Amino acid sequence: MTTNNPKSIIVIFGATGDLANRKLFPSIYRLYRNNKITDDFAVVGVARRPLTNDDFRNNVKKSIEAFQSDDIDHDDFASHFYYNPFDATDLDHYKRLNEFLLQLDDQYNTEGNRIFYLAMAPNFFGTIAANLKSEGLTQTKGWSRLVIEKPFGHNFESAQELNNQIRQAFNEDQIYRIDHYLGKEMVQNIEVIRFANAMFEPLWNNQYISNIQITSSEVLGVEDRGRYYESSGALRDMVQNHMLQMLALLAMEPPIKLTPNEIRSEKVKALRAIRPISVDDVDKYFVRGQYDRGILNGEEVNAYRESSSVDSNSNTETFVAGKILIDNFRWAGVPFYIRTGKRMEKKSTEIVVQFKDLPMNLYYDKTENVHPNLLVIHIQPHEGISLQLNAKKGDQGTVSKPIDLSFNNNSKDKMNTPEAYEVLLYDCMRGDSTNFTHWDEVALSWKFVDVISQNWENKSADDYPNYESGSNGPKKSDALLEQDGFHWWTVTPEEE
Ligand SMILES: NC(=O)C1=CN([C@@H]2O[C@H](COP(=O)(O)OP(=O)(O)OC[C@H]3O[C@@H](n4cnc5c(N)ncnc54)[C@H](OP(=O)(O)O)[C@@H]3O)[C@@H](O)[C@H]2O)C=CC1
Ligand SMILES: O=C1O[C@H](COP(=O)(O)O)[C@@H](O)[C@H](O)[C@H]1O
Repeated sequence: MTTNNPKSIIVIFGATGDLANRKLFPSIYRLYRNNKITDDFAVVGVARRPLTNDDFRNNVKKSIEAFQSDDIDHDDFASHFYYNPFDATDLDHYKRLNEFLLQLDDQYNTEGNRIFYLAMAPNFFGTIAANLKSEGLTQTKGWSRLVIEKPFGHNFESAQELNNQIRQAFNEDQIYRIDHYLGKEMVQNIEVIRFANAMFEPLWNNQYISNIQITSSEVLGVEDRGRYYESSGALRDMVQNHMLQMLALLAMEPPIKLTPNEIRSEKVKALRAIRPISVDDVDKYFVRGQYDRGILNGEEVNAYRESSSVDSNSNTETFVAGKILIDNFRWAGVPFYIRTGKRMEKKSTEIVVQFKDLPMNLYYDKTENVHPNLLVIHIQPHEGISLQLNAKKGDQGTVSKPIDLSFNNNSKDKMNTPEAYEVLLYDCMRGDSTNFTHWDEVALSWKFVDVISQNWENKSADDYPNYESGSNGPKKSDALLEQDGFHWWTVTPEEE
């Protein structure tokens, strides 16, 4: 059951870290400023550094000011924040924290409701969950929920081990596994576009769609995250979670109701229908890449292997492209192509649905290309939808030209599109787990991805680095589609 005026204490483990400062504090602030949370909330930050409440509140204010330009005095908001010096491995600290939370419950009328947000290194997730239970922090008179950041494991086996640990302390319906793509406005719109439009749903199948392309490209390189990225690579960092989640939303059947369980169950069915590939066949379906030096915004930039904490012979992929087949009635024969990479030409996440050509096209001569109908869902930075249709070309009545019908979601007021973390935190406070990943989804995604990593980890990538910074990835990625008679679409919406 969800409620619109949630009351709770949010305990942030790792409150002095990057995620808390860059994403969580500004998101909580926006919920407050937009009256989604009012006065019945408190935030308790915990980490090892010896800060006072005042130090912590100053950090919170700085973080808001860095990411939010308004002239409001932030003292009232910051007064809801408290800091506890805390070592996640010390049981006495949990006891002390529990007593403090009980005091705050009375002070803020939070009715014993608690969110434990684990914004710490993943190796702490299991320990913290177990300690929260053993020290009584989960036995409150209200509800308690655990928010877990990615990565959720390193492969299926470790994810399962972590899940078992967490499940000893929390039930599945108390666990909120974050995939921040599920908080993005246009990712949430995929379902609405599909299931609220009579003109799309009847065509959404292998009779009318020839292929679907999901691209998430970044301009940024690995920056200072080399240590983490070396053990992850683009496959674990982006494909196992964000890319497969978008694919599941595009491929799933309509849920019978808009409840978390019904939606998740349809996503799980779609993921289960993905055709497994064998370790030996990986090269037929997936290509990997690693960025080289290049020119970005007029400046020369380093290769991945030159980044700090990265091995100078690193085998880690910074780019992945793949072809995924879904073996069910709706999708048999329709390839879903996915592509994600760092240091690419532009920052863009978009989904292109390419419709099949008509059996006969009257309106082109032999020198013109056929222009298929395309539905493009622009996830970011542009948010919107565009539809490529064919229309009459000037005075040449026998030739058609592509025209574009576009809807820009963020053209009027960019600032009003809520940040993914803001949306997800609010959902969690209201007990709505629709846009969090269920264990079954995580498990299926890992099983699919593990086969690919087994192949890649067992042989070195002799062609690395194989794409220039600022390019669209390695040539092999184009070849993957060319062998099926397709090519990657790059559809940049009109400037807003
Ligand atoms: N940063 C990002 O943009 C993203 C991060 N994530 C995930 O979020 C999590 C946090 O990432 P990030 O904020 O970047 O990490 P940071 O390294 O910046 O922060 C880690 C935090 O953990 C605290 N900490 C470390 N050891 C202990 C301990 N023994 N007891 C208590 N606190 C401890 C640190 O504070 P102190 O040293 O004071 O103890 C610090 O506050 C990770 O799981 C990451 O994968 C996911 C997506 C994006
Ligand atoms: O989860 C992650 O996502 C970001 C990309 O997120 P976006 O919202 O900017 O598209 C990626 O840079 C990072 O490596 C990965 O961990």
